Amino acid sequence: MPPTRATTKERSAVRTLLRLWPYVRPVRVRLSVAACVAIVASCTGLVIPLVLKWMVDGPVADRDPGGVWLGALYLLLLGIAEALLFGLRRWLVARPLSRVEAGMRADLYGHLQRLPVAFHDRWASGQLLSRATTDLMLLRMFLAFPLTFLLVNAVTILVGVLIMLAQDWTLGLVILGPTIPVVWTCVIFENRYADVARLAQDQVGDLTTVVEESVLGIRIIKGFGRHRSQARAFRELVRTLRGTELRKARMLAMIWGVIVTLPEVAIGAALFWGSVQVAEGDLSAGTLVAFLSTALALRWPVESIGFLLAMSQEAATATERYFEVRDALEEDAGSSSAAGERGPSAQFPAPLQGASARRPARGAGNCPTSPHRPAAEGDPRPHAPEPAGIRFENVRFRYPDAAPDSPPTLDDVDLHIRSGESMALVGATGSGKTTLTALVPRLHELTSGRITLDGRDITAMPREELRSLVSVAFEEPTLFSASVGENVLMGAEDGAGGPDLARALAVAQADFVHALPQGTATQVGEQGLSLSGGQRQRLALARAVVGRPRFLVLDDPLSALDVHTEAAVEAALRDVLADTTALIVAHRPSTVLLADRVALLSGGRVTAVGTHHELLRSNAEYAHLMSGEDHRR
Ligand SMILES: Nc1ncnc2c1ncn2[C@@H]1O[C@H](COP(=O)(O)OP(=O)(O)OP(=O)(O)O)[C@@H](O)[C@H]1O
Repeated sequence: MPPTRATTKERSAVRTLLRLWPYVRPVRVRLSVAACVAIVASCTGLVIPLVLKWMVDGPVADRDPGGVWLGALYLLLLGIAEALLFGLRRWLVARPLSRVEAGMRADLYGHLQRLPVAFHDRWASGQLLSRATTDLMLLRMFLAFPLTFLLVNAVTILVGVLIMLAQDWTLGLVILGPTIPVVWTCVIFENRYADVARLAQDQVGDLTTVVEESVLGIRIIKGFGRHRSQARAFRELVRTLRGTELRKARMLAMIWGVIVTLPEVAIGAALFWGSVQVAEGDLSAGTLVAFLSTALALRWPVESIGFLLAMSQEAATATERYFEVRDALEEDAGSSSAAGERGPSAQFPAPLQGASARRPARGAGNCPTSPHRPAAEGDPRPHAPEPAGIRFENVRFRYPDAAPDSPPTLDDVDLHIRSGESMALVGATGSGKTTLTALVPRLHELTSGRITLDGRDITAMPREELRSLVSVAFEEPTLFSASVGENVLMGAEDGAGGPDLARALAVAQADFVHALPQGTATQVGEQGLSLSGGQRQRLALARAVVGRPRFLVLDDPLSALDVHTEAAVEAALRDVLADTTALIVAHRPSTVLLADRVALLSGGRVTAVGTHHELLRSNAEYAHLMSGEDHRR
């Protein structure tokens, strides 16, 4: 869910829509030309009543058939010109506007990739999906129609009114009578419609989330026979959305009623008054025909204002929703000073800001023991060299959306994994193991403390470099709609090929790949759901090791394997672990035995470090956990 449902009360639709300017700027010339073409086309339509006046007062009154045919030809040519000009306008805007939409969509996607994990933890995927699809479509439609036609219609109405006043100013004043109530209705409508439009678009986002969750969780829904209750919940959301859409329709009907009825009444009054004048000989029949034809030609420009305003409001809401995501701050590319200024907590509204908001900027320059900082002149203290390997120093972490008074998930964690060493991380469920591993590749930002890799503070490294040094495999393996080979090679530098893939698959004991219909070229389907849990886990492990990472972080990577496969993977993994520094979350003694030492995480702190056998002997909690019994504090 988005952090808050923005109220549209105070926002100005125009100011919001102006944010589209950077995207519209490159196509402004085409849009302007298209608008000019539409104005000419629309005004061409207003010439038709003048030709009618000429025909009625001239050839028709004089009973001149040649003149009538000539008038008809003029009318035909004007009609064709109007149609061709409107066609030209469509042609002019179609291509550039689809480019604007595609550009905005690509920028949104790129931005989503760069936003921190904390952002994605907080936002429902359906809300993001609806912004990338429905909202952008609304924006393209706004740029194609309301943006141009509000201008075109305004010019057409102005020119038409001037023509009518020139024909007969008293009749013109009769037609202008409803202007004030119509404008007043439009202003009221604008304000009310904005709120309902926002509500409807947010509800579409909620609906998208439910559909997405139901599709992804279809096995659970079926397995637990929950399809009826899911369908009921979905119907409820659909009913709510339908209610909101009906409110929109009622508002549109109201404004449409006012905008159509009042001008029609005015035209009727003008017809009556004009007929009286013609009967009394004060007005020519041709002038009355021209006047009424002009008034009728203005019906569409006036009537369409209602839905053009509605579309503009929806576009303003879509722009607001689009920029809510675009305004969320991205992960900084590297240095900690930037992290200090733009830490993830800064992007969320106040209730979400935790201790990280107060975290001072850290970095190589701020770190007293950093090897990258030359010793201050005159500082007599010798600087101890930073230890190699992975080092956690006074690490404290609280999730940005955790209650402010809740204890931090990790507190005062001090741990050193020596270079080339493998450290198993053991702890009860919920003790913070996954959280600790996610801090190494900076999927979350520390609240305080620091982590160094071979002596370098991770916040001082460019993220790209950090993530090329650290490979991760999570307990819940995620695969993408791509081939097996592409999924695995995602973990390697560009240019890695067949031999790397074969080696990684061998380490992960993923021989099953060769039995797939197209071997490593087999598409794994959405989320890899066509594979078993253990198969997916092995591919995720292969992806983690394929790039021969300097640091390896594995979150219980063998949990879904049978004992024989697990033993085979462990045997192959030992060779990989010999060349890397690894942190491995483990629940079972067999996985723990892969590691040189074990750290016990308890209540968010590292409470013991030693070999498996040492801890078994000396630490009751560890012995408890390894005995297979659930340890509860
Ligand atoms: N995104 C999040 N926002 C807020 N709290 C979270 C988030 N993710 C995890 N937590 C909380 O942090 C604590 C530690 O979770 P974590 O997943 O690190 O535990 P774990 O030791 O890996 O557990 P397990 O062994 O079950 O995988 C839990 O209390 C959990 O509820």
